[in-house]
Amino acid sequence: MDINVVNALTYEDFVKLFGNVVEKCPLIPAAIWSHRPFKDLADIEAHIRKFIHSLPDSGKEGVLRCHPDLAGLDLQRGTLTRESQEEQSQAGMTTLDSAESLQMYSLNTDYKERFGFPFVICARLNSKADIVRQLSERLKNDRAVEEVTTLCSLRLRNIVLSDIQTKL
Ligand SMILES: NC(=O)N[C@H]1NC(=O)NC1=O
Repeated sequence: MDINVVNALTYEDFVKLFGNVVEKCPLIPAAIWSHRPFKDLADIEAHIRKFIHSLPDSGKEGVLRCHPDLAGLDLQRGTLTRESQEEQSQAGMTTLDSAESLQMYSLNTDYKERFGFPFVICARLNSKADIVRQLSERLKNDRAVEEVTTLCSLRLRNIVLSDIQTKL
């Protein structure tokens, strides 16, 4: 998808196309649309990153709270967004055995109790073992917002670098 096509989108179409590059946060693409024309994909990513980092802590936490747990209730109920479903299945979250499910449930619960928002990690860049290890480690030392921007970059690339504009 050419950057000129992106720059020509109305805000309605821009939000339709990029509305879930940050999970359940269409406000973010709606906000950065006003920075057109974008130079390239990296420029869009930079604006999204800048917007998220400019939020007060409560806003950053809100963005994190829009993310479903990994191997959590939404996955079990089949109510994940398409993007999240793909990411979670790529990391093996859809095929956990009962011991692994229990371990994820327990770690996710501890994490939410400690921080007040869910554990967020880019599932496409991490294996099942990595996720469990990092979830245990980050219970001590958090770097959640950085993961949102990594997730967002991969989702954006999926849309812009493929020519399939099914959302428009
Ligand atoms: N909790 C969490 O990390 N969820 C996200 N991670 C990911 O790759 N997709 C998601 O929905």
